Amino acid sequence: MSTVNVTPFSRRAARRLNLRTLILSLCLLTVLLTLAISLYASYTVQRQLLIQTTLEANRVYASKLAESTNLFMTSAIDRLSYSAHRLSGQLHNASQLQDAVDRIRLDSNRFNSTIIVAADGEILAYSPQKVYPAGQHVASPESLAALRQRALYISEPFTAPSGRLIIFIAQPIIAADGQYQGYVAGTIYLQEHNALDTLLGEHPYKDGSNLYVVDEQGRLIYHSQSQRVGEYVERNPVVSALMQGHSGSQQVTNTQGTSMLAGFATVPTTRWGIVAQRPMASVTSELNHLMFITVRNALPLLLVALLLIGWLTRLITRPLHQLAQIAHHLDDQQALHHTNNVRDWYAEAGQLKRAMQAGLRVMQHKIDRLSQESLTDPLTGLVNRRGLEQVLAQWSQNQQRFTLIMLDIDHFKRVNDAFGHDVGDLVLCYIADQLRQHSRQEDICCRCGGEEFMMLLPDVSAEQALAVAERLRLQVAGQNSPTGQPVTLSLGLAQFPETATAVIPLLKQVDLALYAAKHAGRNQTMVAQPAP
Ligand SMILES: Nc1nc2c(ncn2[C@@H]2O[C@H](COP(=O)(O)OP(=O)(O)OP(=O)(O)O)[C@@H](O)[C@H]2O)c(=O)[nH]1
Repeated sequence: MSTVNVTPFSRRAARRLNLRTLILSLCLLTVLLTLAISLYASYTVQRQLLIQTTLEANRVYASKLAESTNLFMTSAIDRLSYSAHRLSGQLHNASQLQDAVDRIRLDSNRFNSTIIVAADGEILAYSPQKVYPAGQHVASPESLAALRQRALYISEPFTAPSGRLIIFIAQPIIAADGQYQGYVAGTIYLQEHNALDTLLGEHPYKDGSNLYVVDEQGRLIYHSQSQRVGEYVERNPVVSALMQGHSGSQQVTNTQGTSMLAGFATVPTTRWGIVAQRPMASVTSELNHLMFITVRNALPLLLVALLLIGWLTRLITRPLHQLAQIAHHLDDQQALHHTNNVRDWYAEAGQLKRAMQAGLRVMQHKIDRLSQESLTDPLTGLVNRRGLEQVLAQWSQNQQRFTLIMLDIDHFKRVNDAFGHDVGDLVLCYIADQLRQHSRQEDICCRCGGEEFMMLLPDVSAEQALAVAERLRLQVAGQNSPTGQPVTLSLGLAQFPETATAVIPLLKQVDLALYAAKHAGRNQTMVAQPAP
């Protein structure tokens, strides 16, 4: 006999992940990976786009400011030129000169101060008004250079005697006869509020973006952080490009070590360079914020998607899970019935279900047959002793009323001896047929062993049962058996629960009744006495 060791397999199976967990994990992994890849791709593209856009915006902005600055410088030069023309031949009238410098300074608001200097360097007028000792002469190298040049002169930034860092623009005053009479000049105080502030100070960004202007030498002449004015930044790659006369945009690490997205352009009149720039970090932080918002907005949808995946996974795995549960308990009598509750809504589940049902039916059929065989007497086809015991146990447990008839062929040994064992077998089969003919559908006919038989008649009175027994006895006694002669039967009859309330005493009492029938001469029926 073979046994099936189920336990180790079950333990191994229990240790494995189930299909639902696997599919869920797979879907979760797929969703998260897809999200991560999309976010990464989107981040990379957006970053590049943002960098390009910022570079281009700064380039355009720097060009615009260079144009504006150029215009400003051109008009400042023109204004000085116009004044120089008006002052030609008028340098003797001190109050008129004072009026002129005041007007140039206040009208245009381009200069922080204005000055008229004679050809020998004497200061003739100064605005804002200041009393100079008579005969005071200019002494700075830039002023002397302007006198020497006798033409338009734009200084580099320099520290004036007043201690201020200034730029100085001078136009020559030429008399009608062509004689050089001096110059009229305007100055811009680079480290104080000046016209460049008004022109350049309104940078549109509030995110660390800034703006600066360098001269030809790479020196800051304007910076949104005014304390840096005067600093040399020629090492900055953008400034180097400007000093070579280039315009454009590029990502650059400035002299402070900060990564910047810079646009730059030159001012033609002065050859100054203007740089508009935005820190790379502000672009990244803006992008990070954008990504955060994207993820935050995607989260509810992601949650809905995951719930949907969970629901679908449950729907897909449910039939397989149910079939697996049934497969765990194939020995359950209801296993086949349980498979009917499996909702095989897709093809593979349906195939599995039908395959399992077919297997279960074959198995059930085999079990039924084996069970039937184990409870059946092979010679007569009647229920055997084991089957009888099961029925008796069941009926007594259910308190089923019944009559038990025990019968035995008289002198059967003689039949065997006289006609042989085979004929004896035929006689046994013949008696079995007689039992069948005298029983109802609900009666149980049994061969207990040898030539001994029993009949169980449910729900019959003692009189009815006795009538059945007697009819049987008389029928058998009145016709030829396979031996060619009649055989006779001795019968005992007992009732449950009247004769005995338990199976063993009941069998004992009916056996005693049969023995009494034999003892009384055979071919008769005896009713058992109630158990003591
Ligand atoms: N042919 C055949 N004989 C069987 C079978 N089982 C038992 N027997 C025979 O049945 C006979 C029973 O004999 P006994 O127990 O002495 O009883 P009996 O001869 O019927 O006598 P009483 O019962 O006292 O009337 C024996 O000869 C057994 O060999 C069987 O399956 N086939």
